[in-house]
Amino acid sequence: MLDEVVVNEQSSTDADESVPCFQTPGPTVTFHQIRYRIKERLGMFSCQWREKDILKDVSGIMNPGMNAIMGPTGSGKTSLLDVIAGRKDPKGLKSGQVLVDNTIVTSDLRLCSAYVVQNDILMGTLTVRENLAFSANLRLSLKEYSSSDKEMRVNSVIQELGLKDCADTKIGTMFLRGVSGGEKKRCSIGMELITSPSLLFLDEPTTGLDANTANSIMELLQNISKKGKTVIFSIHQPRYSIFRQFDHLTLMNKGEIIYAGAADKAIIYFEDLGYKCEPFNNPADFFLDVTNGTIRPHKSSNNISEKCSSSEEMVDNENPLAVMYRKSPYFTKLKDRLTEISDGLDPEVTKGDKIGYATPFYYQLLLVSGRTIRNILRNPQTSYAQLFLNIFFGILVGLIYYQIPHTLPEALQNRTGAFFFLVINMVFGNLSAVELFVSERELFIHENSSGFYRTSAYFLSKVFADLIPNRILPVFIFSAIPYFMMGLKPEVEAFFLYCVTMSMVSLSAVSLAFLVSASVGSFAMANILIALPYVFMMVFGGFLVNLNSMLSGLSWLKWASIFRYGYNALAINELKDQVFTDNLTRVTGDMYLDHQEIDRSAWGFWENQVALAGIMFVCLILAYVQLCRINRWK
Ligand SMILES: Nc1ncnc2c1ncn2[C@@H]1O[C@H](COP(=O)(O)OP(=O)(O)OP(=O)(O)O)[C@@H](O)[C@H]1O
Repeated sequence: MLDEVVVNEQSSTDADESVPCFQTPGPTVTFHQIRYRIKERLGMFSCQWREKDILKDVSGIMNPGMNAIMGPTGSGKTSLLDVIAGRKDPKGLKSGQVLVDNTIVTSDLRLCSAYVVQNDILMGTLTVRENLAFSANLRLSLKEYSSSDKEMRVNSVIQELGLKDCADTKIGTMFLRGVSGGEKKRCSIGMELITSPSLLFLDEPTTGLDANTANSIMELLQNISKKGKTVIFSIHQPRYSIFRQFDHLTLMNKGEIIYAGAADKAIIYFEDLGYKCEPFNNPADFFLDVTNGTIRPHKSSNNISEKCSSSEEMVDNENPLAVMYRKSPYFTKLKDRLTEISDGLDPEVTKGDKIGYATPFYYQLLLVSGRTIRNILRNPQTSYAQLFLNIFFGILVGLIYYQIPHTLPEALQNRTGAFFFLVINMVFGNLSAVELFVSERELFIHENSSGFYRTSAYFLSKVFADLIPNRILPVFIFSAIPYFMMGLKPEVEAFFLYCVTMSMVSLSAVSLAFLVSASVGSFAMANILIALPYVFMMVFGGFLVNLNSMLSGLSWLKWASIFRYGYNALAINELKDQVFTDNLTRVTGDMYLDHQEIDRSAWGFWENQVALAGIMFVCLILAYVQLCRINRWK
């Protein structure tokens, strides 16, 4: 399905409302008096919170071209980028608004703009081409683009980004060496360029790359910007060859702007304030030294301390560089332009178009399921281990309980013991399911927030592509081996009901694992949280302790025990209507079931299946809710 790709060069501006907005030419982005506040807990266990402004009344204009946001670490460059791109939690936005081509945008902008995250988030088992095709298939409208159109688009992005040599190389995972860091970054950029966006955001695109690779990435961005696109990026400390590619520079310090204007005018601005850039110094290093206070202003009538001290109201703790910037002609000009834009806003048309997904639900489901299956096939260790474990335990159980006789006491003891053992294996054999959402959490958050697919499509794709091949098929293998080795009821119906019970036990255990997996962000937490209910359910399974003798306050827990339902169903299926003999005694299976207070009627059997199905559905629904609740904001 992934290969069923991509696209022509036609613009999609005339598409329906679900097509990404702000297509060529690049828009002008303006932001007005952005104040962004976060809440920090005072101590790990403290109930008190402290509020901190990480962006303080920040305003600016970014036109088509290369727009850099620079500043020392912690200065707020990523926060500013994220607020503009609609990636930061809107709850923290205390004032201000972002406009794209004079249209107020909300956080929905993230669904239609291109955002390249700092740590490349790609599917490691897919090749560069497959990743690009995945993006193209999901983010280009089905109505507008045919498969061959999309394929053309993928090829042209590969060509444009210089990815031809590694197009069919896998990205790489922890266990698989893949493309280089620079190629990965190019691929991440390509994932966004595939929609031919006119507005591109990048968070520190050169981080982790060597100087040459960083340079070539920035040249690539410059080429994109030369085509009229608006490229906005945060960057920490670029070398000179990179710096000189910037058209516009926004310098941040402690959440405030200390300079915003043409990049090549910044040195003159700071020299005017009394700072001197050494002849061979890199301007980017010079600006960071100025903001860090490493370089002091020279004594002159123009210098900053004099300007600040002569200014009327310099409040304590105010950043003198930010104060000076607000007094500069750059800021005055900016303010005038922003006022002009605000005055020209028509309140009736200030909200951007409603933004939706480019492809329908069924198509997203198909593509994400296809990718999941491809990922499983290319990374089959877990599936092989699961299969091997099932066969191994199947044979082991078969050998331990080999051809159980019909004579007492073995007949009953071994049968009930085997059932409990089988259920334990079925439940604990699914522990690996807790990794499902944890391992792909970052990828899911990025793709879902970028408008690749709906949460429901992703969730169902996991259910279909993981639950069925990984959790039902191996169960049949595991179930069949010991059934015949143990010599249980030689009836087709009994074998079928036994397999159904084992599958239901497996599915409900996996669903619980899915719920835990969707609720936490780390393997360690997931393992702790899944072990707890499994062990409790085992204790309340009815085999290890007599449930009738328990404290009434605790015995209700038996109603939530997968073990109890699985064990009861297996026991009814096998023991009902069977006769077991000793030299002198004759015991029927029905007598044993009655003694254990297990309802052996037809409904008695099926109510266990219904209960297991209930646990499965409740857990799956809650897992979906948890996926929807995952914090997608940065
Ligand atoms: N969601 C958040 N919760 C708590 N603190 C936050 C949050 N977002 C940002 N901050 C804080 O705001 C400040 C600015 O962060 P930001 O990531 O924007 O800085 P930066 O300039 O991009 O730094 P770096 O170059 O190190 O990435 C930092 O002190 C950071 O800890």
